[in-house]
Amino acid sequence: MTMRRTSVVGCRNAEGADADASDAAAGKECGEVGGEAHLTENMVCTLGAARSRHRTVAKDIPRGSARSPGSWRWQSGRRRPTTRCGGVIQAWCAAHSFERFPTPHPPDDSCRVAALVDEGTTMLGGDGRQRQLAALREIKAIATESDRNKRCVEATPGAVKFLVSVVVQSHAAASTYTSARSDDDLLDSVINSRMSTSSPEEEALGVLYSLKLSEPTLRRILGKDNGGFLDTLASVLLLKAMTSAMPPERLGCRPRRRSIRSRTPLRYRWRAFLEEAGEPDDEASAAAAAAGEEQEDDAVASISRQRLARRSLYTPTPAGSGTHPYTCMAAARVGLVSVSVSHALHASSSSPSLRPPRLRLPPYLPRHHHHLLPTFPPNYPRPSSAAAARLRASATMSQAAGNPYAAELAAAKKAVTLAARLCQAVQKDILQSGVQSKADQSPVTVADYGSQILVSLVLKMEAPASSSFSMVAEEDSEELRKEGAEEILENITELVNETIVDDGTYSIYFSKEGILSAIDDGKSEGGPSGRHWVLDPIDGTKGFLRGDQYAIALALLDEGKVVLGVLACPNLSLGSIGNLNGGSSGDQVGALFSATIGCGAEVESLQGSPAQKISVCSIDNPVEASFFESYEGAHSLRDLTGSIAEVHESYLGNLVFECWQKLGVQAPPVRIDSQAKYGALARGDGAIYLRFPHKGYREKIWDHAAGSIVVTEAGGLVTDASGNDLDFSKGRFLDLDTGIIATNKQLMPSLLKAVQDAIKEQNQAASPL
Ligand SMILES: Nc1ncnc2c1ncn2[C@@H]1O[C@H](COP(=O)(O)O)[C@@H](O)[C@H]1OP(=O)(O)O
Ligand SMILES: [Mg+2]
Repeated sequence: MTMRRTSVVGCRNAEGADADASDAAAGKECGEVGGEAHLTENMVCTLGAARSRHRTVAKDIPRGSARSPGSWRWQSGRRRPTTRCGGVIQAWCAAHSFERFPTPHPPDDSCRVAALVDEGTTMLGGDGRQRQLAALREIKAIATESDRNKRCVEATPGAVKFLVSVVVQSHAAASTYTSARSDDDLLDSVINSRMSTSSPEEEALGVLYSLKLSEPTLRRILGKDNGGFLDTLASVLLLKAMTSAMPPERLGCRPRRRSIRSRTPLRYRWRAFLEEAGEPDDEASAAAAAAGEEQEDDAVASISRQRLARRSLYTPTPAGSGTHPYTCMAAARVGLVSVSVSHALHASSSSPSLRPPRLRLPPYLPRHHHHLLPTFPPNYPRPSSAAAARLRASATMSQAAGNPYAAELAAAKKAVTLAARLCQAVQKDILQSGVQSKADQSPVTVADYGSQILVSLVLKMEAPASSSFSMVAEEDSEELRKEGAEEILENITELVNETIVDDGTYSIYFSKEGILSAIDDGKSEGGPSGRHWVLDPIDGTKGFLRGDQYAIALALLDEGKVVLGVLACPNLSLGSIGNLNGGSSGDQVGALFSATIGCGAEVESLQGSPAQKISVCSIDNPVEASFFESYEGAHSLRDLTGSIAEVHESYLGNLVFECWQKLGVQAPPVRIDSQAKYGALARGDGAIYLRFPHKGYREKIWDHAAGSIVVTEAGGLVTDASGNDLDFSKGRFLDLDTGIIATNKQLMPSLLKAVQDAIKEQNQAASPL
């Protein structure tokens, strides 16, 4: 049954004829006759029936639009008579002592909005706050019902001004409030203000946002910038701009956040809050560091208090000088953090002299900032997830198998796996954006630093702290601390935090300072005593840029000896690459090699398949052997490697004029980037690795530590060109002036001889006599 038929049943006109109950007819009838509530007797009789029927009838109205066809419509989840027809009915009901239909206040009634504005304006403080909140909510409900209602609210005298004033007054109230509260209460109130269901200022902002204010109104508010209007407007505009940039499903819902209140100490919550506001609390961090562990909370609390007093988080900040609290609220709500009032103001200004709007959306869309948790360092919380449990289980298994470095091995695997995830994401971006063809290598830099930070984080979290943490790594923070590196630092911070959140093992949020200090964890010089981690965060950056092979290479030195090594090779096939020049054979890619001294070497997939023991090939005839070398010609002397490996023949006509054989390798060299070569050699994909850098190049320990132990534990040998073991105890560099060779035990004697012969010949050819 349709609404039209209901009206036919329920309403008869004065002449007793069926009224046309179509929208127009119903309106006409009510307008002409019922406007004054003069209803005929027929109508009186039928209205009672109509009233008792309206519930049954209404359920047939299709849901969807606010105004359904006919003289009924949807409102607040119920079907109601339209205003005109409903007004007639209600008037009649009132005149004849019938119970009125349950209709709400007409939403588009400007008088009602004005009344609510009046009510809200007079209600301030104490119980009044609740009533103001109720008034604001009602205005919001009215405004959100239709565009017409929005215009009606905007047009109601004093309504926009009232909404803005709620926000502005809350600033002033909060300033007084901050000076009267204890630090802990204060922080709780600041932090939780965004987590509570709502506050008048939030409701007011919500209404202002939903109104989609017209330009004249916006200009009016901008023109009256006396004590916070401008900032308020900036926030609203920002919110609008941000919401328009966000997918619809993210709008209107609060970000899911873990409660940081109960579990984390004051200093963490404070820092996390400031981090979200884009204001790293360096001052508090420095004070905390100086105060030592016990007094850290007190030191931070006192600095926090000073900051609050000096420049309250609730006091509007001058344009461009910082982040407005409502900006933070808005940003937190829609999922962004790094936006400032100045940008919003520029966005709101039509003056050509001002900078153009710059609403910066991070390249790696952040999800991390919902987790306002302790910054790094200190005192890392222990992982609690399933991933951590797996890590412990793997460490326990290795320990049971007699591996004295089981815990370190498990930590190292986890570290390079996480770093590999970050690198893979960046490499994908690089390849998609085509950045590898440009001189700008900043994406590689982001991945390099990011990888190093994640490795250092995981090692500090997971590896047993026998003594102080020491890491010899390729990167330090010097470049990032220079002017002009802000953007790259920001990208690194976002990328690292995002990777941590995606992984889910750690509840840690890195500040920019935390990022810099984590990078500097790798500044150790290594040496012959103690334990040192040795890391190349991306080995083979050229391959990484090309989309080819690269590795995250991590080793542990104990008293100058490599005792453990892991190599994550995200692009290396899990099958053999023997004759494929490093290309994938179509198998799954992503190999994780690992080795601990005395325990052999293993390979597993980076996705986490069970590890399998590996061993170098058992070829003892060089003719059957193949050899690996650098993909990059500049990294190794190809004429030398060629002369070591090959049969050399010269012809005079059909006669062999000259013939000598060093190794007699027949297969062409397999050229791939990075320490993936060591991994491939260790699992028997090839028999020999030759590396002869140009004169003057100094090999670094992180380029060989992990790879060499993987090969030696797989039964191979790695030496310099004279047959000496590599010495990793001399600091950051390997003390070598010739090349590095690696092969199995059977081939090593003939390889060494071939190498020495080739070098001798080369030297003879180079000498003038
Ligand atoms: N001129 C060079 N000669 C030898 N090795 C180099 C040279 N320049 C950089 N490397 C390093 O050699 C390694 C890559 O070796 P391969 O040629 O076997 O792929 C990398 O560690 C790379 O540094 P980086 O790690 O910064 O890429
Ligand atoms: Mg390297």
